[in-house]
Amino acid sequence: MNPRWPRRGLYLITPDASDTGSLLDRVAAVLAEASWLQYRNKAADGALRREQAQALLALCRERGVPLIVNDDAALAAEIGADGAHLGEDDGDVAAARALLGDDAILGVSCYDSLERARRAAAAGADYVAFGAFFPSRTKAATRRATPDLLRDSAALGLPRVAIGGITPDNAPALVATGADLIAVVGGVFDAADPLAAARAYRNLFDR
Ligand SMILES: Cc1ncc(COP(=O)(O)OP(=O)(O)O)c(N)n1
Ligand SMILES: Cc1ncsc1CCOP(=O)(O)O
Ligand SMILES: [Mg+2]
Repeated sequence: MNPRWPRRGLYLITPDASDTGSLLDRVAAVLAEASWLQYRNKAADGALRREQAQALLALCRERGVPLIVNDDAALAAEIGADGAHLGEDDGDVAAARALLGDDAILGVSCYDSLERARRAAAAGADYVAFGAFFPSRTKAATRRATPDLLRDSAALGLPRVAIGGITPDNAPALVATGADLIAVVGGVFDAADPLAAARAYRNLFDR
């Protein structure tokens, strides 16, 4: 992972959106508060995913925020994004590293498993993500992470991401236990005031 990227803060994840213009407007309004942006759209076909990822990459370049593509290391490589996030069904971590190169941010979902985090680190992940910590309206997660995972994974020496139903109210305890990045969809994009919500997460970190 390129050392110029921050290693703490708000890790903003896009909501499923079919209209690219409106997605860009919603992201642009809050991007100043984000350390990283992930493009995630579970409802789009390949053509729309490429269009949206490219449009978000242009915005991220203007703002100096890295763009990480969910699920799809090949798309990340094709458009020259800054990284990819892989879950258990999204391909091999070492193969993604070989495709994307050493500079890329490569993240891996570890759910509720420290053992999976150890394996991800050994395979070349730049960060490990645990979750869901709380019930999420964005994704019905079957596995529940607990704060001890954040504590116990400190020895890996990688940024630890917490995800799943995280609000400005429940986030401080996770940061206190060791979360380096708080990954959020609904807590920002479903908020009555998305910018104020994004600021509330960002203010948990001194950058
Ligand atoms: C930062 C971060 N953590 C976890 C996930 C979830 O990945 P995955 O389990 O592959 O599920 P989907 O997001 O693909 O539905 C993530 N995307 N980002
Ligand atoms: C992708 C993902 N993986 C576990 S929970 C989740 C969704 C996170 O979204 P929200 O912040 O709205 O709960
Ligand atoms: Mg996935």
